[in-house]
Amino acid sequence: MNDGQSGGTRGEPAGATPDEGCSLGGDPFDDALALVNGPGQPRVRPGAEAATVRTPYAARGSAAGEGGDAPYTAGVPYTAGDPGTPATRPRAAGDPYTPDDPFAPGDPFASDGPGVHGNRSGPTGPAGAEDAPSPPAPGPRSTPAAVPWHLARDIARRAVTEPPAPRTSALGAALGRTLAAPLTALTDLPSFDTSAMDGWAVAGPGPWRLDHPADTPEAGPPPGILAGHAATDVLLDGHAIAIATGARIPSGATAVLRSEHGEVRAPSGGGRRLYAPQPVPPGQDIRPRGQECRRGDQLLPAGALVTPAVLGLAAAAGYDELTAHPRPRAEVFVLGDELLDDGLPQEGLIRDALGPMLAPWLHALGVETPAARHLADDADTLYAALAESTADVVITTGGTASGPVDHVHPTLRRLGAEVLVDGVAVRPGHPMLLARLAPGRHLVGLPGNPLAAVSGLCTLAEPLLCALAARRPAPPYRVPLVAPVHGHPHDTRLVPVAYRDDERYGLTAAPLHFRGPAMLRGIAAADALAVVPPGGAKRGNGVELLELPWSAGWSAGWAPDAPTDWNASGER
Ligand SMILES: Nc1nc2c(c(=O)[nH]1)N[C@H]1C(S)=C(S)[C@@H](COP(=O)(O)OP(=O)(O)OC[C@H]3O[C@@H](n4cnc5c(N)ncnc54)[C@H](O)[C@@H]3O)O[C@H]1N2
Ligand code: MOO
Repeated sequence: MNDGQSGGTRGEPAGATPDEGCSLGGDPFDDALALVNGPGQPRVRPGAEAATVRTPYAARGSAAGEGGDAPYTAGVPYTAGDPGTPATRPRAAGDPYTPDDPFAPGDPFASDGPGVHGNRSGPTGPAGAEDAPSPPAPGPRSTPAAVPWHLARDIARRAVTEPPAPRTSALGAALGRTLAAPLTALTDLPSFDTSAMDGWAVAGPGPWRLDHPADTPEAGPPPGILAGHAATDVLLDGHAIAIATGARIPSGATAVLRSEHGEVRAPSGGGRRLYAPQPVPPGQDIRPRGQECRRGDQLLPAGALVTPAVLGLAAAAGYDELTAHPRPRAEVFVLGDELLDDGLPQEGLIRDALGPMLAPWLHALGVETPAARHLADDADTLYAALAESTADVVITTGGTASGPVDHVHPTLRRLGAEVLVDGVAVRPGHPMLLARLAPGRHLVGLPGNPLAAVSGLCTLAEPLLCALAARRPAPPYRVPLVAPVHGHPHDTRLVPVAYRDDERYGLTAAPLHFRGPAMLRGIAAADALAVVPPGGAKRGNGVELLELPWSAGWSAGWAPDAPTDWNASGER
């Protein structure tokens, strides 16, 4: 593997590589932002005065710029017009591709032959492990043209021509999957006229003579009609009967009078009478049968994500099972002999940050995956692992560059894989790649630098897995930045941001520090990744956001070994 010391800033002009995160000139954001970014330890650049480390806003100027992006000056409004930037895809300046045009030049899925980034002439499946060709040597190779970021996502999404066939499962097992057919009501909802309140079902105008349900004793407080009870006798005009919320309305009833609005009196002539302070309009507090839906109505279209609310609706509408697309199955291979699974980094060895991160990240995306496997930096080991895997998607980390032990490209050639994306015009993460190992089986190669790996996960793996799950892509949305972000001259930049609720501007995104390719500190505090177009974004510009799968509190709901009995787990 390469030594990774450079932090992936090759090819950027001086002064445009600010994102290693340690802003030496002072915190460029306000105090709220400092909270999400962490106060940190005052850092002193060699030769700098300690007193210059934290610069008050008023005194900030070029000092903060040393850390990279221009400072956010508290109290200075940004252009309120910019946040309204229409929610359209930003296009790279000079981007020759129209992502929506399936026959755009360079599109590896175009019908008229190989695209500039693809290799359609190669065989489509891996050779068997037995007749494995010998490993080509890793090392420097010619650099292919990087695919524009939005096009790379489109290619990944469209690499899946058909999601795996749907399966029928018990309701709960469908959580996080995608409906394969519309959810159609199996019953009217409600399926009978229902009382919306505790009180009395009344027939006609009051006052009313109070009845007892046929099956209750005369003595004691009348329980009335309870939820779940069978139909009772017809309620005659001028009569009322106690009723509970959710109980079936007796035929003849015209309304429900809430318990707090009625008064029961026992006149001397015997019996009990119910009085209302004002007239009760017909239909009051009755939920009529079919109010929400009629049997056969479409409640949700095919392709809807099965959320907890969908499970509830399906159960209410009479379903015991759902037919949904299976969760994609992924396998993660972490490459690198320098990686430790535990303990402190030592003697040039570092902790594996990607194994612990990727499996739960994939779970949050609704993907089934076992714990990541750490493979030695050895071409044959990688070849065997890829040839034997049956996962829909194999994700490798590291080994994408052209260092002496970067085996991913040579192994893909040896497997006869079809490379669909070989490098993306995005920072960090530009050496990421996507290949088709066999029909319906893909490989996403994530670069080894940890934030570059996150970038590859969000750029290539997420759209691919989303398409495999037959899930519709989330519509892009934009939020204004509270501070400017330098752009790369040609490439898109993905920048960790935290949401802020700005009193004046509503929801805004605050760029976080510590966003260098080898750093996870920024993304660990982030709600989303901002998609900063080539050339950068100014304060107040609306930028497209890629939300992290847990930032809305939603995880697609699959976790291996989740304890089902908390008492037994001994952790509570
Ligand atoms: N000559 C060139 N060298 C490099 C280029 C380039 O364009 N030309 N690009 C750089 C960029 S950008 C990146 S990103 C990396 C990608 O390299 P690899 O995918 O081959 O990854 P490695 O060399 O294996 O590792 C890079 C770096 O990341 C550390 N690493 C790897 N795996 C993990 C892990 N699981 N947990 C924590 N850290 C990990 C590794 O130790 C290295 O420091 O290539 C550049 N080089
Ligand atoms: O910077 Mo590399 O971008 O770490 O892909």
